[in-house]
Amino acid sequence: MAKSALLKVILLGDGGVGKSSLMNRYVTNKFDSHLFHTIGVEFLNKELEVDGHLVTLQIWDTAGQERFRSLRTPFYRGSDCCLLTFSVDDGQSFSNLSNWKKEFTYYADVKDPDNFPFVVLGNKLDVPERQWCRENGGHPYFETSAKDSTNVASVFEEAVRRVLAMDDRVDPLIHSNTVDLQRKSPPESTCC
Ligand SMILES: Nc1nc2c(ncn2[C@@H]2O[C@H](COP(=O)(O)OP(=O)(O)OP(=O)(O)O)[C@@H](O)[C@H]2O)c(=O)[nH]1
Ligand SMILES: [Mg+2]
Repeated sequence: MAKSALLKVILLGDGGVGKSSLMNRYVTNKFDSHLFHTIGVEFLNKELEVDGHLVTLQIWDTAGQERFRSLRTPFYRGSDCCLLTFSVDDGQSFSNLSNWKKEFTYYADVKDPDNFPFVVLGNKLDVPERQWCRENGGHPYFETSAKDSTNVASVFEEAVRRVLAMDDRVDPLIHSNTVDLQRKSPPESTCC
């Protein structure tokens, strides 16, 4: 069998987005729900075959916390691919991706960032309610696509359901300015 190529892949992203968990899941198929923050860098190897190519993947897991910046950046050089990681329940971790890309490009000395193989990874897809919704009154949450119509009707139906639920709780007289969903004729136009 042909000798497998060694590819260095590096995981970058904010502290806590799940870089170590992703590496551990992929290499050892284990998950720890109380993992400690990484200090510096660690790596694990995994052999795999992709489209007939035998590859030894050397996965480098880095510390995402800002205070460990000087410990991780010396290891960027020589990476063949960079996995920019965020967590879907943490909007800031997504906003920070451009900083991570900049940091990597600088310290890995990437000459042509537009043609470097970056892969973006949104982790914690299992989290049922996204953090902001949870912290701001438990609002229902939908992911939509206006282009392919995914969940679009569901959102508007849920909006109506929420209004109806309010009307059930509150005296209807207080709501004299709201639209009556039962009314047959449209409200009179007040346009000039
Ligand atoms: N629900 C859920 N929790 C996750 C997932 N991935 C990681 N976690 C949890 O999130 C926490 C942080 O995960 P880590 O893998 O340590 O995050 P990290 O990116 O390596 O963080 P640093 O080492 O500080 O850079 C841990 O308690 C994990 O158990 C996931 O996909 N879903
Ligand atoms: Mg880690």
